[in-house]
Amino acid sequence: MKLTNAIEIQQLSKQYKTKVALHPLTLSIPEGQLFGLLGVNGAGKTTLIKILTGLLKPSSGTAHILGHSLSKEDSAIHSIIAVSPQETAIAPNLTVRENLLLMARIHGFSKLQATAKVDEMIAQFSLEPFEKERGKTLSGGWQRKLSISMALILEPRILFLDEPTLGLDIISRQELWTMIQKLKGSTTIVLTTHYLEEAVELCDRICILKDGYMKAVGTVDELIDQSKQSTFKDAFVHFVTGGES
Ligand SMILES: Nc1ncnc2c1ncn2[C@@H]1O[C@H](COP(=O)(O)OP(=O)(O)OP(=O)(O)O)[C@@H](O)[C@H]1O
Repeated sequence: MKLTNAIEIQQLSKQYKTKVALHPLTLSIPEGQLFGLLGVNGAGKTTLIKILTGLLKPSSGTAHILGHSLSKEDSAIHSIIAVSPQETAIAPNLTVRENLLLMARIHGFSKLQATAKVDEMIAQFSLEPFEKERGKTLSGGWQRKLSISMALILEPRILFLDEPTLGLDIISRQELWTMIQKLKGSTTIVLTTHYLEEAVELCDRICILKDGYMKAVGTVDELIDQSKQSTFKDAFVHFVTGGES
């Protein structure tokens, strides 16, 4: 594991009119780590991701993405991050290959570079059987895989995955886990999920948020220890129902 921090957050907060969505939060995520954001509805996960990806301005505090200051160096940050949002962002009438090519071309790849990169993505994520299918005819799981592949075309150093397996069946979810696991170590990943088994399966470290407060952060085993519970599910329930770290 590399020692530099991919993300450094200092006293970051967000208030929407009267609603405090994020209380001052300080957190570091080392490069190469797969970091999970967990919490029940309204905990502040999406707000934090939106701030870190430049979609939302924080009310106070600072964050650095691979040393670049958020809000002051947005263009540098945009060239090193990618976001795969909850809603799959694919063109329904284009084929899998065409969706990938479009993404590469939009971002300035030459025809040759784009073809080579798309071939690489199709092979890496086993998209071959579907490469000629239109986006709208793919199953939810394959749409999500395509969406993540499109986010990876630019070789981001940090990838934000907002509930990547929401609504998928267990087989599709496991296929996506395999895809995400292939990225572990080389790409820093920040992932939000409501599925505890997903967090246990994938995450190196997990932050549990509740009502905009960070209640705990650590590995699965550390969180179980901190909570004095015997399973991760019980530890999670402990932290989101009032337990302190
Ligand atoms: N644009 C907004 N205006 C006002 N309040 C908002 C806005 N967006 C979010 N909130 C509130 O901020 C809080 C945190 O919301 P956020 O979407 O970040 O939570 P979340 O953890 O992502 O929830 P979920 O798991 O339901 O997606 C919630 O109480 C939400 O109602």
